[in-house]
This record gives sequence, C-alpha cells and structure tokens, in this order.
Amino acid sequence: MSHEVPLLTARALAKTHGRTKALRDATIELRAGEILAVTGTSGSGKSTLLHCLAGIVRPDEGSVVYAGQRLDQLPDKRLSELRRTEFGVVFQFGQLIPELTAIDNVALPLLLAGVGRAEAHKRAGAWMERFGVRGQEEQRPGEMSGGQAQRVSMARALVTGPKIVFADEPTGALDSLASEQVMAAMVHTAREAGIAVLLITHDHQVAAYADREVRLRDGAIEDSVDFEVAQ
Ligand SMILES: Nc1ncnc2c1ncn2[C@@H]1O[C@H](COP(=O)(O)OP(=O)(O)OP(=O)(O)O)[C@@H](O)[C@H]1O
Repeated sequence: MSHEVPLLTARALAKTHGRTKALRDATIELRAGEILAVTGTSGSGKSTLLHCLAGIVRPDEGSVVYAGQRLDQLPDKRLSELRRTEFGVVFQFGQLIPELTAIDNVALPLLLAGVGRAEAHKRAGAWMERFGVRGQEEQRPGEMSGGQAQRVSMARALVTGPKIVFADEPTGALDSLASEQVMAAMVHTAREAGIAVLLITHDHQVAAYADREVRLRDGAIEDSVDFEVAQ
C-alpha cells in the first residue's frame, strides 16, 4: 500500500522545558493512512514531539501543518475543535473515566459532540466490537484487564472518525501477549478505516507493527526506516 500524501508535516520543531531542550530541529512527516512509529530512549523527546504534533502544546520554534493549516498558529478555540474532530489520542494508561461503564466511556466524545444517546451507544458498540471488547459494555475500567481497558480507550479514540490517532506508549503497561493483541487490533482497525497512526514506543517489537519507524535522539530525528513487509 502506498501512503504518499503528507497529512501532517512538522519542520524544525524546537521545544524547551525549563532548561531542558526536549526537541531541537525535529522534522517529521506523517502520510495519510500510514502507521508511523517514533522510537528513542527515555527522555529523547518522544512525548514532547507527539504533544506538538497533536496540537496539545505549541512548539517554541518551527511549524506544524495539518491538511494545509498551521496548527502552531491556530487560535486555541479552533485548535481544540480540530483536535476533537480530526485527532484521537491514546495514552499509556487509557485514562478512561473510572465511574463510567465501558460503553459510556466510548460514547462520551459523541455525546459531547451532540449526538443522541441511542445513536452514540450504537456507534460506540460497533467500535467496541471491532476492538474485540463486545460483551464488556457494562464493565467499569477497574473491572477490566489492562488489555481490555486499552482496547476500550482505542475504541473511544476512534469513535468520532478521526484522520489521525496519536498513541503514546499504548502498550507500555501491558504484558507481551496483551501488548501483541492490542497492537494487532489497533493496526488492523486503523488500516481498515484508513486512519493514520503516530505511535510512540520504546519497544522494537511494537514498532515492528508500523509501516515506518523514525528514531529520535536528543530531540532530533536521527534515522528513518521503511519496513518493506506489508502487514
Ligand atoms: N513538563 C515538563 N517539564 C520539565 N521537563 C520536561 C517536561 N516534559 C518533558 N521534560 C523533559 O524533556 C525531555 C524530553 O521528555 P519527553 O517526555 O518528551 O521524552 P520521552 O522520549 O517521551 O521520554 P519517556 O520515554 O521517558 O517518556 C526529558 O529530559 C524530560 O525530562
């Protein structure tokens, strides 16, 4: 499959936290529908890069262009609207709302967007099915395994039909079997839906699920590898 169209392009990003230069001159491109892994040692700037690309923080220098718009220059209101509609985010610990059932967690972004409850639950149920957690609808996050909770988080990230999912160490808290199952579900579903995934990981087995890997070192892109094997 070819993924030639750039969807998100960041050039020469720099970001300093206090006295730490988390990013310096980081240039990266995410193509439509591609699964891109960003790897690097702890502290190399992976999360900071994801936050800049997803419009969660603004870089000090450089540009982030998504679908022809400068994200780094968008007013806050436009930026949060765009994040809500175009981007999905998954973190290491799913960050599900503990008081809500799984189906309510998944349906929440739709409810917040004004979709009626019955329709929101119908769509949420379909995404739970795709992630293999149908049957867990009424469980609360504390009653699920880590792998199930991450699948629910992914269903929640995809329920609004984003163009890009940003996943920051989505399997970081899972054992290797659960990690493989969650990655396989994520990659399969993203490919089927044509969604691009920017996947942060320090685990090379997890990175191997991607089409391409870029390595960060001291806040800059060190290396880029294209995986030839189609998955
Ligand atoms: N909010 C912050 N305040 C101060 N320093 C920060 C902040 N966020 C990140 N840093 C520092 O910036 C550098 C890059 O951090 P970042 O979290 O982006 O790296 P990472 O590659 O994601 O690391 P890890 O794999 O450990 O999560 C580190 O030295 C970190 O300590």
